[in-house]
Amino acid sequence: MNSSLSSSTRVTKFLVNQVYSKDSTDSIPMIVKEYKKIGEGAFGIVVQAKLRPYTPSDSINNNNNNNNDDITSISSNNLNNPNWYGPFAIKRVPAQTEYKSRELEILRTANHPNVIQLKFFFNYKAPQDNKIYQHLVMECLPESLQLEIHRYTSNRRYLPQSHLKIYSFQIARAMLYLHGLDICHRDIKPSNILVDPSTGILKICDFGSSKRLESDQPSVSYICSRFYRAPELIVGCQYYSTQIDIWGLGCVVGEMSLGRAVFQGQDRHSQLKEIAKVLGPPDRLFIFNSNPRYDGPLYSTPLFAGRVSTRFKTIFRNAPLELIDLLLNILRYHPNERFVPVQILAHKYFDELRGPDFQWKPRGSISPQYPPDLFNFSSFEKDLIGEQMRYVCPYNYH
Ligand SMILES: Nc1ncnc2c1ncn2[C@@H]1O[C@H](COP(=O)(O)OP(=O)(O)OP(=O)(O)O)[C@@H](O)[C@H]1O
Repeated sequence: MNSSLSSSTRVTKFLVNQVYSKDSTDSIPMIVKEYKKIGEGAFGIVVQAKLRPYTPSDSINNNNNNNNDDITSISSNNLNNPNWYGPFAIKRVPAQTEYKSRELEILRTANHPNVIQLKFFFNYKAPQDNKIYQHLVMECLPESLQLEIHRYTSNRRYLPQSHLKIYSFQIARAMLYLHGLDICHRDIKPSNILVDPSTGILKICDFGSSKRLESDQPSVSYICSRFYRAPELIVGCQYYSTQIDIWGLGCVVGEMSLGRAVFQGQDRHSQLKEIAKVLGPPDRLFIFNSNPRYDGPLYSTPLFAGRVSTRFKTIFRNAPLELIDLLLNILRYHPNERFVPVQILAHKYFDELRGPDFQWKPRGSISPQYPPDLFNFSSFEKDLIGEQMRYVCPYNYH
């Protein structure tokens, strides 16, 4: 396998003897054809690829790079079909020898329209360094939300409210589902949210930091990317809840409105200061509940005059009042005061989505179209939503 694949470089094709599909314990041999690098993270790379079952007529050299290979775009669920499946995104990370991969375990469990879907997985020894890499073969989306926000800001524009609503609703829906399973993503940020700007579909990816949280069990506080870290993590809380993801969600929604990250601290402590510039000083009970041993700066002197709601209106100057209200209920120091996913979904900011015949215009399109189905809740989600269903769903869904 070639680790230096880049957007325009060669196709790499190799045989993997044991490829597992998401739900199966049986494996089959498959040929993997990687042809474009689409992402890179701290631990590995993500490449676009196609797969097909190995057939006895195949003769393949494991290191065979074939530039002129004709890739047919066939998507099929039939594993006996000798045509290519895909395109997929394959995330390649060094295989964990001492622990089970949490990312794999969580991706195998998850099944939700707003969570990236795992299709196959396998381990493979890279010929160039003889190390074993875990490969997670996932559905592929065209863009990250980070890039989508950048496309607007680089043209001195802001994401239209209809886009913000469609995307924010789907993030909250993913949170409802994951938190319902006690899965905390722990790295919510725009580059870990994938979108298809032509359909409005959004999916959360990168479960490399995720964990199923158990109450009474400590977890490390040094997770989550700085701009999106909940205040309790900044002060060193180890008994946090899935509400740290809700802080991240608030930061992402705020960033879609603002066109840049809301809290841009240069280091851990200045991150708390940036938050205090918007929310006011953190109160002592919050610090004590989060980490009684915290001995860093408290920023107890107000850094602005006036009410927090006025401050939000000044900062999020493009936001309608309903969005300001939603952000005021999400970006709160105390995790228990932050809205939970069902409250976000039921908020009046999303009423337009529930209206009859709501349509939006994707970027670059002149004709309005319907958004993806936002309300096709599973029975698991319906149970989680409970009584709030009448606020979350449009009339005709009852
Ligand atoms: N299924 C996918 N479809 C399309 N692009 C993807 C997919 N999965 C990941 N990517 C792209 O690859 C990038 C890196 O993926 P991912 O975040 O999972 O890797 P990572 O090594 O955990 O990264 P990080 O160090 O930033 O957390 C993403 O930001 C995204 O742009």
